[in-house]
Amino acid sequence: MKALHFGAGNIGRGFIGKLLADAGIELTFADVNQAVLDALNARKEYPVHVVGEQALVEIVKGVDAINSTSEEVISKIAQVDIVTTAVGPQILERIAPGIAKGLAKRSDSGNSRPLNIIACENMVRGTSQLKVQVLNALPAQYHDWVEAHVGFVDSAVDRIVPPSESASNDPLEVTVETFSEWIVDKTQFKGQLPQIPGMELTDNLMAFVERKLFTLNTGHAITAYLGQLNGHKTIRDAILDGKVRAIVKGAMEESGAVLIKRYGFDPAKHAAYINKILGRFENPYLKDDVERVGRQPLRKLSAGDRLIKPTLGTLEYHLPHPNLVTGIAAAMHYHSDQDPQAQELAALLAEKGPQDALAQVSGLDSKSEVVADVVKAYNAIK
Ligand SMILES: NC(=O)c1ccc[n+]([C@@H]2O[C@H](COP(=O)([O-])OP(=O)(O)OC[C@H]3O[C@@H](n4cnc5c(N)ncnc54)[C@H](O)[C@@H]3O)[C@@H](O)[C@H]2O)c1
Ligand SMILES: O=P(O)(O)OC[C@@H](O)[C@@H](O)[C@H](O)[C@H](O)CO
Repeated sequence: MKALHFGAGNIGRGFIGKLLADAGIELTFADVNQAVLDALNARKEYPVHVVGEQALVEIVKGVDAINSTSEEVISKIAQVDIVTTAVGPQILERIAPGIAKGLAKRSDSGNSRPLNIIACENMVRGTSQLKVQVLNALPAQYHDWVEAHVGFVDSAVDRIVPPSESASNDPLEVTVETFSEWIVDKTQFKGQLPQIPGMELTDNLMAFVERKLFTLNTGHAITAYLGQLNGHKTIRDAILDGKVRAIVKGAMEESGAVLIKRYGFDPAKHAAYINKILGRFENPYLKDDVERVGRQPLRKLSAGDRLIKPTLGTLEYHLPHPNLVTGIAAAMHYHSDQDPQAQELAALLAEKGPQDALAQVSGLDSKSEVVADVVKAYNAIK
């Protein structure tokens, strides 16, 4: 079996690529970072530091790499059995045209073996969104063939992988937590279901996607935003601050109440899930900066993402949301010199004020009570 994985970054090398290679799949990474591409091709292997009570180094072997913008991507897609991505939600539309060309070549060359494509991004049904972008870039004459031969499989992916603090400046070294979870929608595969240790199959993906994104990522983002406001540099320092922790936990519980109503989760098990996540944020073996976790605040404040979607759920079920409101207000204060979205958000707030800026970014009604509550919290933080 052969695989092409877009994005040899933290989660690409530290989780998805590792699982594929460990399963004996012939793996090629596609990326745009020349230093990483050169190192992968020179060494064909890289170290993964799994940190926890007992640290260990696992070597991922037998991999190579190609430039994601090269013609080689097209030939690879014509041949491989599985394509995965971990590039970031905003990059999917950039790789879609290359995938479309590869599918056309695959069809033209008569390769009718099933191909499955799995986006492993922090998005609700990211692969389905990629499918729309691929079909938009693909001439209509290929669409029926794609429907018959290509599975677009949605997934939920969970492992905290900050940039490595390599003492050796190794561009390939990656440091990961012990925990990992990759859940895929088994109803969307074409051909036989692949057996990849560490990849779990479900026919109830939405519950798992929302549980992960609207618990871990909701809490993580609020930890980052409140952490920065309280002068903390890392997620661990932020979550060990009692004031921050109480709001983060409260927000995860508010979001959890929505998930329990929507998916019928067991409340005691969900409370344990939240506590386990708080423990993961505290991990003393990882150095995860609030700037990584808070990155791209416009994406995180958008309608379907980790702050607004759970809040909309509380409105739907008439549930309380004061901690989510504080978290949204904290996100609006996020600043970073390195992050274009943070600059854009600051400029929008300066131009329009918090009420209209929030409405524009989140899709919430500018006259709604929840927007008024967030503006009040935003001004109080000021
Ligand atoms: N790091 C985590 O803890 C974690 C956990 C779960 C999910 N995710 C998700 O995984 C995705 C990637 O996150 P990450 O933390 O690994 O980011 P990252 O920045 O470490 O990795 C992204 C990689 O994509 C590459 N890239 C950029 N443009 C590309 C292109 N056009 N073609 C191919 N590669 C390209 C970058 O060079 C980089 O190597 C995001 O959607 C993120 O939400 C991350
Ligand atoms: O990758 P983002 O920017 O969507 O979110 C930042 C972190 O919350 C995220 O990368 C987590 O570390 C990850 O989702 C853990 O599974």
